[in-house]
Amino acid sequence: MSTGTLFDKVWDLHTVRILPSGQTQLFIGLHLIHEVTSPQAFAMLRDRKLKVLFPDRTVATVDHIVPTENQHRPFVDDLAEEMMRAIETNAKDNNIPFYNIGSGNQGIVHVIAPEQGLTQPGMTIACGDSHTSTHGAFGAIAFGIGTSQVRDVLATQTLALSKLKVRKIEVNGTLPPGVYAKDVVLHIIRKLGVKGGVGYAYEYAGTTFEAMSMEERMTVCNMAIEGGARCGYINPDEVTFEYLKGRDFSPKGQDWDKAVEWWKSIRSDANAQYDDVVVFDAGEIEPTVTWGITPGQGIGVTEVVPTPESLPEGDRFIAQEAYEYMQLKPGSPIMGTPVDVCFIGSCTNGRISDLREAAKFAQGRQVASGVKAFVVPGSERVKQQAEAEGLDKIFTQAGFEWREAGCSMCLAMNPDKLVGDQISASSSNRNFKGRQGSSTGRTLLMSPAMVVAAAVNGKVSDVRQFI
Ligand SMILES: CC(C)[C@H](C(=O)O)[C@@H](O)C(=O)O
Ligand code: SF4
Repeated sequence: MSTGTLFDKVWDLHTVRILPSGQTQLFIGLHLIHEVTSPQAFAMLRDRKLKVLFPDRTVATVDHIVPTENQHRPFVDDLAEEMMRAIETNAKDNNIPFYNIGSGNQGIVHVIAPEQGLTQPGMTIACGDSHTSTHGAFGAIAFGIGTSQVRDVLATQTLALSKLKVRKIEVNGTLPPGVYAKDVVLHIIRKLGVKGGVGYAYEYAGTTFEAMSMEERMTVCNMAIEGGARCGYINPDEVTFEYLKGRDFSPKGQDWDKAVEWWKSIRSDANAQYDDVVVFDAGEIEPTVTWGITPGQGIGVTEVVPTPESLPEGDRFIAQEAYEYMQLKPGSPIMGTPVDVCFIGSCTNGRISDLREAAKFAQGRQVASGVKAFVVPGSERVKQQAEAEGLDKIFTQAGFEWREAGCSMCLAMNPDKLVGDQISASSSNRNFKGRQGSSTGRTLLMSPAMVVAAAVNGKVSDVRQFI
């Protein structure tokens, strides 16, 4: 009887050889590329007169620099235009499928690959982007890589890597109303720390994840990296197969049945050995908001900003830095903190189910005066689907702006930026200093439903008041 984890099985199946260094040369089934981390990699290939080895295992899109309002070419921002031209040329010259703006398939790389069925269980997936962990929601081993590794994958379709340990994170029970996948992952990072996962792959297991949709699972795996784990995954099940069935790149006919059989075989065995196991109870999770400058600095919305004394000693230094930067007082409630900007979008929470849930709370309500609120769909498909359902109307009637697909104010490499020390309620995944386009801008991470509550009240609020 086999006794492995999904991680071990997929790793072993993709091992080309063990290198003299002790590292594994790992075959990469799917390589996703975007405009920010690929230009130098292609330049290095050109310098060495190398070709892309498997263009059909490579998929390109643009997301980070894409303007969400005026998309006329050339872009107003010269650097954005330059990056755009580079990926257009590199994709064309190397016969790489490229989902450009207006193709109907463009969007954030971690949104478009799953929605097209490119992401499948048992695959190894790499992308020059830390949130590649998202794809682990399907039971793939997916991780972010640096630009020199992008070069390696383009040239060889392999990577030299050290094997990770596996920590099983079990969450059991039903999520209380108003508590979402985002709250679960913020809670996990709060408890295990932003560095807790270094050296580990996180396997998310238990009845809470089993009950989640694929999109909710993606939200959780997306933020594995924020907890320090290079990849996070969930064993594929009927929910996974149901999601994949009929997608553009999903296997068809007999191939489908064979694939499902194989996907089932790579799941972690009941008696698999883990390097560590932690268990949480879903019932103890509240709608969560970050108050600081790392995604681990989160609290329940009814809690107060922690005092230094209430924190483990190792967390106090960064807490001091956070109080100052965020202009928040230890011991004061997070609820009621006024917000200037409300952003719904990103590869964490810019999918159709996120927009549906946000629209439920926006319907019939109004964004508070003085608050700028906007919704950026994660992909052109998400945008189109949302419009077919009339969600755009709900948002605009409530006073939100409705934009084109892209990363937008998640990291503000496009024109959507905070100004000065504005504070935003954001459905994205990082609250680092200066993350949203202003070196003094402040970010409070939360679920899309909580962003709507903040937008309507003009301050951090408990979405459960609207239920
Ligand atoms: C630009 C890219 C390299 C970066 C990442 O790796 O994650 C970005 O997507 C981010 O979210 O900070
Ligand atoms: S949406 Fe944000 S986190 Fe996701 S890839 Fe884009 S910039 Fe990175």
